[in-house]
Amino acid sequence: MTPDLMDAGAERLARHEHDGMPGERTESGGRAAGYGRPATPGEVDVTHGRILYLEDVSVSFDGFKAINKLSLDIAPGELRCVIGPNGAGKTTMMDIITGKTRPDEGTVYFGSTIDLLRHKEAEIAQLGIGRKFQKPTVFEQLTVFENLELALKTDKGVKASMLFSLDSEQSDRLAEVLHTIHLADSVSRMAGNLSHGQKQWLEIGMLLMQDPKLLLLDEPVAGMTDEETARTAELFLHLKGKHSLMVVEHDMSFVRTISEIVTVLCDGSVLAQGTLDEVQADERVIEVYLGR
Ligand SMILES: Nc1ncnc2c1ncn2[C@@H]1O[C@H](COP(=O)(O)OP(=O)(O)OP(=O)(O)O)[C@@H](O)[C@H]1O
Repeated sequence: MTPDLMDAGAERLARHEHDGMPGERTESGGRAAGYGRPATPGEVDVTHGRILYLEDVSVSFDGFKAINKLSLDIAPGELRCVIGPNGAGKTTMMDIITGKTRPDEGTVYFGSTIDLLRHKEAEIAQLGIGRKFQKPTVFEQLTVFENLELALKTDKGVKASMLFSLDSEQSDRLAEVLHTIHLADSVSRMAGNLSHGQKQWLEIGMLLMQDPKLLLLDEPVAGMTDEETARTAELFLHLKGKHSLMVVEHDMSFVRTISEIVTVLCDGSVLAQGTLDEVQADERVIEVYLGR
């Protein structure tokens, strides 16, 4: 994070503490939420009001700039929606945050101290950034319970996994996650027999077992029924605050239900940002995306 931004964040934090006014927008439009907690070892330092911060990030593939001086930031506990036309760079942005793609230039920070560009993909997951791809990737031959249990074992070796059993804290977490993802009644069902929406929720539950601080979700409601979509909206609204979420989605009615701030990406950078009403009224957004 640049010194300027850190100073600006610290000033804003001091103002909030003085005014007792949480919920102001960040410079890039994000909603600042509950970030006044001092950092302790092992936690992400969000004392400057950012859980994720990208500045001037660019990446080219064979000379084509898929991400072009992209800057954005997300406040702790925020639920940010990202929309934009096909090829805008949404997936590539998530690839950069999660360490799958290395940018050619730019800054990517998790909190104010963790330089994500210094970490490998697996380390970034362990730092507390969970990613959900569009297609569900649950273990179809295992039960809902076993899938969730397995999510706790991913960083263990084969032998440790075989001897693994849940401690009481993990059992409590599993029960809580089951409830959160609306699958408490399906704990013994094979994942392969779940509906598409339920599989998506199960995969989100597997991420939640790791208690991620930031969740990146790529088109989570694609292919869901209206009822499943509505329940997913409830789920995300339940998760925000405790977790920070970045949701890429084309379904505008879903975005309307869950969004506070919407970022519109186009040609690898931010074209517009604001409430859904604000970006929907923006001529540039209508031209490149909504007016299609
Ligand atoms: N590994 C790669 N090699 C070459 N080009 C790539 C690569 N990854 C992405 N691109 C190109 O970068 C651009 C951005 O792609 P990206 O998948 O990030 O867009 P998107 O906004 O996620 O689109 P969609 O909404 O269709 O998923 C596209 O033109 C894509 O073809």
